[in-house]
Amino acid sequence: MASLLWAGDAGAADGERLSSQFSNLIHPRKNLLGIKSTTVPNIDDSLNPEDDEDDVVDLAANSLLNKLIHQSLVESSHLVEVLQKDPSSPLYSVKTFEELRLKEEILKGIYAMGFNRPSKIQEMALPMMLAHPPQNLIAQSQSGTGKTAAFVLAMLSRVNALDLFPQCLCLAPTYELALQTGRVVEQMGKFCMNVNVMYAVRGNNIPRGTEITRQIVIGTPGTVLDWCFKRKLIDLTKIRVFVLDEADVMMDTQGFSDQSIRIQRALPSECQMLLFSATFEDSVLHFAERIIPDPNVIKLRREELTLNNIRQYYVLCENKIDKYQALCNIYGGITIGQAIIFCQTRRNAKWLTVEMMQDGHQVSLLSGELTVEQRASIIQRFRDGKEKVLITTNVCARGIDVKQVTIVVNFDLPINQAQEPDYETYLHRIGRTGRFGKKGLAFNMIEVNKLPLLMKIQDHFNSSIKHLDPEDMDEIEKIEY
Ligand SMILES: Nc1ncnc2c1ncn2[C@@H]1O[C@H](COP(=O)(O)OP(=O)(O)OP(=O)(O)O)[C@@H](O)[C@H]1O
Repeated sequence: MASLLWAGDAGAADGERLSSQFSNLIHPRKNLLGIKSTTVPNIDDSLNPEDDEDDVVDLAANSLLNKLIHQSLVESSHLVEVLQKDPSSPLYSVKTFEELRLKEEILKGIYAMGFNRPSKIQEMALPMMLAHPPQNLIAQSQSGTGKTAAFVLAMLSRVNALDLFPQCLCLAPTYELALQTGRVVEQMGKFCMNVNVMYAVRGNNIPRGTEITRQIVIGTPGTVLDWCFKRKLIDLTKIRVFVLDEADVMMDTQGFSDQSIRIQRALPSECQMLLFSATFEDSVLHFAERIIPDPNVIKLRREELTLNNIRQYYVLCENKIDKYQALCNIYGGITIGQAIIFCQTRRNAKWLTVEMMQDGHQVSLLSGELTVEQRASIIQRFRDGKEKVLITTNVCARGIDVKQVTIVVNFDLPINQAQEPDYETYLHRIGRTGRFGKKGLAFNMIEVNKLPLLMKIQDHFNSSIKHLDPEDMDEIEKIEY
């Protein structure tokens, strides 16, 4: 595999959305934590104006974070659901990569990556993706289940290394996500001689009239559109495989759906079209069906979050100092494996981190001002058990699995803009502890005036949240998990 072509200065990016984390990479903001070196990190506890605001969840950043932290497959116990465009045609699934009759060099690449057998979604998706004649596919499964590996395999299988023009086109929502996919092409295509990748992203200023000889182009919709129609760098009529990755994130970005549709319309009818998404709300499905003609549809349900295995408690407190004291008592009373503590604002998260560190706890702080790479590094350290406590805001509430967490603390209740309970966030915060049949514990630190909100949460989920007296050490010690 030859080198990747990257001619531009990403820092010169304008207009098109680069995720905020990428801009952080170019103009690094203050690094809150000395991530690499630290057991007791340096917290900059000076306050920024945004510290009192809720951390905003950025879908593209979360997708990237998921990619960075998923170094192995996320297993699922659910069955794959398949909806065939032609229900009478036989449905193939494979249990080994050999059954797919791949080119030798691709098989070598797969094994060099340490893959022994196809993942659950790959078992069904790969035979469809590699079929002759090519079939179109819409596939949805959560992050980490093997979608990227599957479509990279399809692209590599369909590329002709001797044809020196773009043959596979993959759209991604941001430069960083494009780069992650490019890395998989590079790894899996390690033994594919003379197959190369090119990035169509803002800042990669290829002069008009340049002949692109690389076979796989990965890019963001705006730049790809520009390269195809204005600069005439890519001839869409020669594309054999079109991949639209992260469709849910794409839809979240202004203009990307329309741009993607414009590109898709110019593709030849025999071009294979593949669309992937981690989530499948109705809007995503409608978009997918608009853009992918005659598709097969494959879905792998995600593991459902439940509060059934989780014992929930609440502690009534006057203020945050009181909450902290209660937390210390709980900490002193029960053996805590690993805990995640959620705060509503960065200000509270920072304050709590400093307090706990001063009391000698091994704590790390994950909040919105960190770059995605920094977040990934903190999550990895936490997973490795280097810190026992992770203090975070809502940036970490969705999607990110840390399996060994047994305790979740809501230092602040999740509340929405209307000052009502945010039920979904509550479920996502707490539901992570009781997964895979494990038991979990959740503590809610509640100011007296927030008690009605907690009661609403209890009613909403029809599950009991017990009162706990933080001074009653006997009672605390009885809590086992
Ligand atoms: N068949 C396989 N066997 C073992 N590991 C695999 C297999 N397929 C993929 N992986 C690995 O599992 C992880 C997740 O795979 P992949 O990135 O393809 O998932 P994804 O569904 O595309 O996730 P995301 O939506 O976050 O990109 C990666 O580290 C990848 O190398």
